[in-house]
Amino acid sequence: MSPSQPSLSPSLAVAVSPLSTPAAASTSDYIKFCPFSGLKSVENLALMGEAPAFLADDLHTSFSNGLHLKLDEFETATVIGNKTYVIGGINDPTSTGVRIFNKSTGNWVIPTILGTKPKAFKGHSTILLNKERILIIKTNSKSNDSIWFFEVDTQFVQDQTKKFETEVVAWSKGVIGDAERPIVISGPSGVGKGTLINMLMKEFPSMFGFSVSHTTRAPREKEENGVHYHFTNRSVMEEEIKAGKFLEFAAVHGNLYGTSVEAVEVVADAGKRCILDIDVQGARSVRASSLEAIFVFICPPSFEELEKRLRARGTETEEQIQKRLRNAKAELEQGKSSGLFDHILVNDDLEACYDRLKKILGLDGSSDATLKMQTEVFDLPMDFSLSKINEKILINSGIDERRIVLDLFSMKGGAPGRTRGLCMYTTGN
Ligand SMILES: Nc1nc2c(ncn2[C@@H]2O[C@H](COP(=O)(O)OP(=O)(O)O)[C@@H](O)[C@H]2O)c(=O)[nH]1
Ligand SMILES: Nc1ncnc2c1ncn2[C@@H]1O[C@H](COP(=O)(O)OP(=O)(O)O)[C@@H](O)[C@H]1O
Repeated sequence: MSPSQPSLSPSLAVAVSPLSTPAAASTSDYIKFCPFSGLKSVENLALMGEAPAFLADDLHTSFSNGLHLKLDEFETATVIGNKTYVIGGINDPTSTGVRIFNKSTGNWVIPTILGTKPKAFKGHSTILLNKERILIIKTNSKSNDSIWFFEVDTQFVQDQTKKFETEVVAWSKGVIGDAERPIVISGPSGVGKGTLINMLMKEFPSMFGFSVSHTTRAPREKEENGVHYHFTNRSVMEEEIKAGKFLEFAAVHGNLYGTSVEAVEVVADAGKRCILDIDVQGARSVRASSLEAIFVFICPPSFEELEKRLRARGTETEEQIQKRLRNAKAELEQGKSSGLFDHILVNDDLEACYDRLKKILGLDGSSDATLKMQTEVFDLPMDFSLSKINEKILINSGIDERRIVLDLFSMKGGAPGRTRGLCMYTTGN
């Protein structure tokens, strides 16, 4: 450990970042609660972009926003403007609880928490990235489950705050590596979306993962629950939509269809590129989300051919076929003219269309093995301090002289869903 790095127990850390707004942690906060001898001057810390963390001897901490707080052993507090976010649980190292002190009202608020939360902490440390996000690193964890973002003012959180009319915050798990952009495939019923997706999944099994949607329509003969769809009923799905479980949803051909946040997350967690087979309304919602997908619209060579394929598939009743054909006209118009789609492919000859799709996705003959991501998984220590230099977070372990670096340079995405593109590596000291 470098002598200039203060050693501290992260479970006792009060993270106060120089990136906070002026109303938040002031210089005096840093001085007041710095019990370390030999600490760099406040000016130097600010210059280096480091976020000092402090031990308060009796766990009573005061902030320049007027809050005097007795933090529990397993809690951290982060100040952003008028708000202080206390994360962790009273007498419980595994708690992922959150409470917010709002200086303007003088009240504590228990927020609505969206997103998949971390399973449990065995201690954690926080650092403020900017006014939108707090970075949380779990101690004593595996590197592939150690990085979490607590979003407090991202676009998603702002939208949900309006919807819920309460204080809303959202978790987003950090994912090491850069599984490439998800792919949204849309097009009318019977055009060949499922066929093309199956071909991709078969040729590149470790590269692509299918986002399994929820639907209220009845399963077809060969469809399996949890594989092709999560089959559900309308009242359950409506409740889950209200609870914020879905990234997007739409009524299509008289049924509800939707992509749950979890459906996309499981694919990202497996380090795979997510494929979504969704209708045009769903594509529009995803476009407005943080998913940063590539949007592909599949067209039939003619309306007659579409009808022929739909009938030949033999999965729908005549009434359903008629409904799907009626809807196809509107879908084709919207798909071709909306500017929503990055690519429009005509599925005439199947092999030719599949080749064009692969080209769009940058799969020009590379083998699956070479496309697999390589990410080393290692253990994070029990104790560390965090500091920030530009886009890099330094995780300084006082015990094994190791320094772990988290590079946020290529960070993208966020709630709902994962925060991708992170890079984490170890260096000697
Ligand atoms: N918005 C949205 N549309 C979906 C979702 N899952 C499937 N769809 C769309 O719903 C439509 C009907 O799908 P399906 O009943 O499987 O019939 P198919 O189009 O004939 O394969 C298609 O346009 C799908 O792309 C979803 O999660 N969200
Ligand atoms: N290019 C093609 N030429 C002829 N038939 C096709 C082509 N692409 C798909 N099909 C067939 O058309 C039917 C509908 O395809 P499917 O993938 O189920 O469509 P979607 O998922 O878009 O509803 C299937 O029987 C499939 O085998």
